[in-house]
Amino acid sequence: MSTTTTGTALITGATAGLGAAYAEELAARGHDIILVARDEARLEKAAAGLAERSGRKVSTLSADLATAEGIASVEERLAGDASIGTLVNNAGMALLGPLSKADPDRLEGLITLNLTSFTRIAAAAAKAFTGRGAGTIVNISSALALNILPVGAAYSGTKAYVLAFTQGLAQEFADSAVRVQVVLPGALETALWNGSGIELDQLPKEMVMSPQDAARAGLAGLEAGELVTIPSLPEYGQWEAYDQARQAMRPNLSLSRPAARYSR
Ligand SMILES: NC(=O)C1=CN([C@@H]2O[C@H](COP(=O)(O)OP(=O)(O)OC[C@H]3O[C@@H](n4cnc5c(N)ncnc54)[C@H](OP(=O)(O)O)[C@@H]3O)[C@@H](O)[C@H]2O)C=CC1
Ligand SMILES: N[C@@H](C=O)C(=O)O
Repeated sequence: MSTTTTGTALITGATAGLGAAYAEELAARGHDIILVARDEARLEKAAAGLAERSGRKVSTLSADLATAEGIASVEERLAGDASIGTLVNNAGMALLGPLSKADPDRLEGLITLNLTSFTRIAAAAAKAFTGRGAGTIVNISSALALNILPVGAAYSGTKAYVLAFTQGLAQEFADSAVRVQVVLPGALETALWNGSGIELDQLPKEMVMSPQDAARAGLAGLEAGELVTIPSLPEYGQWEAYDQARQAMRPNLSLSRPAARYSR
């Protein structure tokens, strides 16, 4: 059974790290590929190599997703290219360290790429796939959406947004042929850590997964029908218990009277 709908897969942040691993895996599964990143030379080199290895049609879209123009170019491609049936909404950055010491402009850049760009591209895919009657949206969150650290408040916030956003999107598309998935990788061996505030070599090697393994796990979770895929988590029941506890609170999260503990 195909892991995703047939057609072309558009992957953001696709010339290195997790995005490049997804491109390799999806091409190997028979998808044509659109690689999105900023550096045109690296895009062309990545596309030529992937096309050679996979025999698939691989095209490129140079776009800085931290800019309105870059985001718009991906929105337009999703709207205009009916061959696109899969989006891997992957591009993101990390900024780790105390908020009190954070550079406000870098914080804004984190929000723009991890939230604004992510959301607009997901919305463009949602609209396009609804119009086409099918599609698959894979949103990349992080284990740090759940593992909240004192040095990752803003980053974890952006990734917790991606998790909740996708859980909401799944409800919107519950009775449709548009499938959504959110993937929460743990630490990956990629360049994202460079200048993030924590260097990769500060982490125990047993904590760090290859982006290739993470992409393969993500697609296996998609094929298994998981809405939430956590590549490292040995027992999926732990996630299920956590989310069931979350859902058990729902009837009592909005009542006309404050809880007794808050009433004088
Ligand atoms: N690395 C990790 O430990 C983990 C990462 N994640 C998440 O996985 C996703 C991918 O991370 P990872 O692979 O590590 O990241 P990388 O930094 O390794 O990804 C780099 C890729 O993204 C592209 N890119 C970077 N900035 C932009 C931009 N502004 N516009 C367009 N493309 C851009 C780069 O190309 P170019 O420079 O040419 O633009 C390149 O293709 C992110 O959302 C991240 O939060 C989740 C958990 C763990
Ligand atoms: N991107 C990594 C940390 O910065 C992660 O999500 O674990």
